[in-house]
Amino acid sequence: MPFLSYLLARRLIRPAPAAAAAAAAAASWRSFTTTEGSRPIIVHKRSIDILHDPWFNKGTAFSMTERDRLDLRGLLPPNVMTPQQQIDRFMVDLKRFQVNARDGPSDTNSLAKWRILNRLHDRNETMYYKVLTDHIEEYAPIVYTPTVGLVCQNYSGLFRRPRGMYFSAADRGEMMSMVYNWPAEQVDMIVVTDGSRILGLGDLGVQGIGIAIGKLDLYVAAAGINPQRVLPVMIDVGTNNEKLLQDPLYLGLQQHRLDGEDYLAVVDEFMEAVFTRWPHVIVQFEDFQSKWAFKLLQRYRNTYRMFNDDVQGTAGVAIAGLLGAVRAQGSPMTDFPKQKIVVAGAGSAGIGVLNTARKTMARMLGNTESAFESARKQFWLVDAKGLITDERPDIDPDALPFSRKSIEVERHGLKEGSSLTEVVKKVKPDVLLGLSAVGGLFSREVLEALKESTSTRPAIFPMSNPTKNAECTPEEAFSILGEQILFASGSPFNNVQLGNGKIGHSNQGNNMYLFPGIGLGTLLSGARVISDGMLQAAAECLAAYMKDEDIHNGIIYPPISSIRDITQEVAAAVIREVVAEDLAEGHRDMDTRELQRLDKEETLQYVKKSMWDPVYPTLVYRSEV
Ligand SMILES: NC(=O)C1=CN([C@@H]2O[C@H](COP(=O)(O)OP(=O)(O)OC[C@H]3O[C@@H](n4cnc5c(N)ncnc54)[C@H](O)[C@@H]3O)[C@@H](O)[C@H]2O)C=CC1
Ligand SMILES: CC(=O)C(=O)O
Ligand SMILES: [Mg+2]
Repeated sequence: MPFLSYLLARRLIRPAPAAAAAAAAAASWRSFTTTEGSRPIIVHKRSIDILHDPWFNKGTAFSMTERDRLDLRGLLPPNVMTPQQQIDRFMVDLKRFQVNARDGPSDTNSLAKWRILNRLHDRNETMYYKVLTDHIEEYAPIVYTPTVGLVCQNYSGLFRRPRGMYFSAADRGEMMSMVYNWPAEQVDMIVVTDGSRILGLGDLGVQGIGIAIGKLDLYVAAAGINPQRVLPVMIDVGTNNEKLLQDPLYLGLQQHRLDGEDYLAVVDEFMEAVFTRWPHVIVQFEDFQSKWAFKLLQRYRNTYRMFNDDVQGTAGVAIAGLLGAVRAQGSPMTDFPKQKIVVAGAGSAGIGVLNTARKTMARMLGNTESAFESARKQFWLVDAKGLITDERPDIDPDALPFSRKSIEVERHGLKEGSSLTEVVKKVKPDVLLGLSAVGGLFSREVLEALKESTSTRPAIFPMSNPTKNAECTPEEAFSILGEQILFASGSPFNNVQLGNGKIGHSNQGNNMYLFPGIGLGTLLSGARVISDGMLQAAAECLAAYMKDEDIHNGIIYPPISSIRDITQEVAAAVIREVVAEDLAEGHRDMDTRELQRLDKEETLQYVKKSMWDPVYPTLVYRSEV
């Protein structure tokens, strides 16, 4: 049986479509038509209730027959619009703010665009995701970094309709029943934060829910997760942000953060509640302060289907970029263990990258204990107090493996606490990576010092978010270091015109390239847990995605416009790893044995056909029995 028919027969593609209708729906991806003629969706509401339900609302695109069927006649303007006309009308409104909009907090336009998109999200999810998916490069910076940071900072003022769930310290003992207040019977993907470290903006308390919403927008747009099955969650254990504690308009618990066992008890209860109601859900931990990020990951990763995006997703994206940098030097990827890497920032992201980079090097060197030890010597870790060595009192246990021995650093003319500039001057690194959340940290002095790099193509990755926290801009990097460098920032920047028609490429090195595929691959394979091997497969897939020609031109990550395609590839790579590691429990009708039978191409087709498309379904009313 051809694979498509096989999937259709097993209802793996969409709610029980006829084959012809499914094919039509697939073809309509670009044109945003309705799926009239395909198997309808049964709804238990009608009239004004349908118009107020963003999951089913089509607004002016309800056909006359549907208006009759759902008691909508007279409740909408009489002119029936095509879905495309709807989008055209919406885009006129959105584009009013197009005039030279710049990212970042000084850009009032980005917030205005977010408001317009958010209002659409609230009234018509299908259309919202159609707009987002078709214009992802343009609007990812609005629903995600950098604008989402501004949104979180101003959340109390922007809050209109609630989205997602809030589990607070005041809900202890109630979560197991509260979780049933969520209207969806099925939830595939949860992104949860406790708001303690939102991007590089610090503790934003309950307002951090904006980041969970933004990440899930990318799950829908990039990974095709059904928006009815995503759930943003805020665990509100208080905030240590004094400004918010004093703010009478603050929406969260006005108390200091719980800590220690009290904190853990809240997060444990939340995990138990969501996995009880939805045993197959995947939980992505997002923007937890480093202090808890590692502990929670270790606590849950062998029991629940969860991962920490900042620790694990970021690491994979950074490794893919670093392997690209090696290729750009004209060397094989196996030369990665020769790279000297200076990392500024010893938090969840910096340490996450270092752990993965070290393991990757060790694997390339034969995966022995001595390979692991020798890989350690390639890294130099600098935090707010300078270079980290074994002389540091009260060293953070997560940073400990990367502290340099004093005897080693003395040989380089360095010492405990040496400044970033001194470290760069003496080490002459191939790579300078910033995960410090300190805007401008890669000052002129630091960049001048990097001129001594022993690499033919030094890599500069100011990965901190949002834009104002980037350690340097591409203009600064290219103007000081010249056209040969490789540049990747966490938030998007424009390319730089270098003169003579040459372009300095600004890559966006952001975990958005990986987390949607990691989540989708985990979902479609029904992996029991999320293993290191799955994360590695995802990173290798991203690294291999780039062609030599692009890499040589300084393009080390794909354009955001192809994120849906990359996500499919990453998800397929993850599924194959899940099967190889015997972690698969299957997904719906695709059981473990069938997953094992799929070859590479069939796995990719399975992923593609399982993704949700923003297309209006036909709605039919039935009263609830
Ligand atoms: N591009 C991406 O995909 C990602 C970017 N990030 C960004 O990374 C940044 C850090 O995140 P976390 O590690 O979770 O934060 P964190 O707050 O746990 O860690 C920040 C680290 O930077 C260090 N630091 C502060 N001032 C410094 C200075 N002057 N010089 C050197 N180091 C300094 C601190 O000592 C700390 O070790 C944030 O801005 C976040 O947005 C995080 C995850 C993914
Ligand atoms: C991108 C991301 O996850 C962060 O900046 O925290
Ligand atoms: Mg994050």
